[in-house]
Amino acid sequence: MEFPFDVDALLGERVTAVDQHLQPPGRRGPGYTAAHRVDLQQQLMTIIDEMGKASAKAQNLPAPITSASRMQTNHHVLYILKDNEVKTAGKGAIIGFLKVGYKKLFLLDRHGAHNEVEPLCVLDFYIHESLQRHGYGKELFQCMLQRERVQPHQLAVDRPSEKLLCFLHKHYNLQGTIPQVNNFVIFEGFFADQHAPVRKLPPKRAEEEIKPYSLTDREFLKEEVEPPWPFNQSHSLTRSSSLGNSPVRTCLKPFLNEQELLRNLRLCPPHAAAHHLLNGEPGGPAAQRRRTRRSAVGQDGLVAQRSSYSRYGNPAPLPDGVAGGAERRAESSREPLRRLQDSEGRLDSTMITSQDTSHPAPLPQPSGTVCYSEGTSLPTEPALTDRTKDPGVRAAPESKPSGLGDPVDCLPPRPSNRWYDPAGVPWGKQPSWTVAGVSRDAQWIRYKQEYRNTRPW
Ligand SMILES: CC(=O)SCCNC(=O)CCNC(=O)[C@H](O)C(C)(C)COP(=O)(O)OP(=O)(O)OC[C@H]1O[C@@H](n2cnc3c(N)ncnc32)[C@H](O)[C@@H]1OP(=O)(O)O
Repeated sequence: MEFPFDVDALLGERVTAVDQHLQPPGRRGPGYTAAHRVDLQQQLMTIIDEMGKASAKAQNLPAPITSASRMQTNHHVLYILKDNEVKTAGKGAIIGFLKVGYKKLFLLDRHGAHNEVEPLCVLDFYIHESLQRHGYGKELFQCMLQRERVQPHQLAVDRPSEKLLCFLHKHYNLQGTIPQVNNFVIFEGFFADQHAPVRKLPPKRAEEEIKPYSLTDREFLKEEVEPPWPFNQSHSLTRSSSLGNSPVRTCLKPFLNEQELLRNLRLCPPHAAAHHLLNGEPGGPAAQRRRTRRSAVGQDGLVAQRSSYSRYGNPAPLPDGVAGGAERRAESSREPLRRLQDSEGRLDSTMITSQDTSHPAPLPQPSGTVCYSEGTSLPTEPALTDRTKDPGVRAAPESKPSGLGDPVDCLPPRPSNRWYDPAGVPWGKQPSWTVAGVSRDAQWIRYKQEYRNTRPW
């Protein structure tokens, strides 16, 4: 692997060991200044980053597990093998690298006993594709063993590739592995000769699950399971990935604060079930029950407020920035009321029943929805406009959007033979509703509408 700077001068020795300080050990002339040192360190970081990427690519990893920044934050040692024989335009080249580091692990011995150990681990190993199977891997590995003063069977290997297993078998006769429940592989003889003190824990019970704290460098690469809504709205959450594996090594960002969660709630798209309502599609009884129940617990809260319970069926327009805002505005202006009804004209509402005597009694439906008695016609857009022509009725602004939490949104439908003021209140009457057997006024409904769906916990 070649670089636009003098790798040969930068690294000095054939095999260079680099730790978290990222100090290049290369030649330093008489005029060596702090600026030079920064330049050289930058070059070393470039080498580490590029090699890390190449290694990840060779192992089909989604992201590099070796980088300059990861080196700086871990007590690992990187052995870099350079090619100082074939000089590319006098600058040298990098052949490969081997990264090792001590890690505290719980490992099982042959008898199934837990052992708390801190062995040297092989974490990442890469030889450039064009130079593999030329003995460079062996040269580098051998150098590491000498400098670290360890025997091959004392090592733990972090998720070895097939190539590495073949390599270890061929050169060091490492074959018989001791099965582990984490991602590290150890070989026969590992427990026979340990430098680090081995602390034995009682053997595990058969039914007990083992949760070792084996900090593998590769844990952070695991795919994460999508969390349930609304926690999937933030990318700042990271979790430990799977049972039986070690904790995630990446830093855990703080949990969503309330403000952030509320913001996400407001911006989140409606649940798929709400599209039935938005599109006026018919749904079976089960689907309707699901819809209404979800609305009640708040999952589709915003949509429910905008559509299912809107008397005018004219939801507040969403801002353009909000996904689907423009489309939903267009749709809502075309069919403002269909979203209240299924194909048979039934209302999709189990939340609120009217006590206002002017409202017809709802007919119980097997589906759990509420059906209003025959003759009750849902107001249509022209009808609303006609009402405003009555001199006794104050004119309602036609395009007035019913805002979120507006009590008008949750009023039941009105019979067409009554006139209402723009707020939807019959003249001279203060409506009330029975919710869960208790009589509630518009103020209470408004409060509930405003606060119910934004706090799902
Ligand atoms: C913890 C970890 O780092 S796991 C990731 C290990 N890294 C990789 O898999 C990246 C891709 N592979 C490589 O970079 C290299 O092949 C290494 C580092 C595994 C070995 O380096 P090399 O320079 O090829 O090793 P070296 O030449 O000294 O030894 C060759 C032996 O390695 C093994 N080996 C190397 N390449 C392969 C391969 N493509 N398929 C199977 N075995 C291979 C064989 O045992 C081979 O002996 P052989 O040629 O007689 O079959």
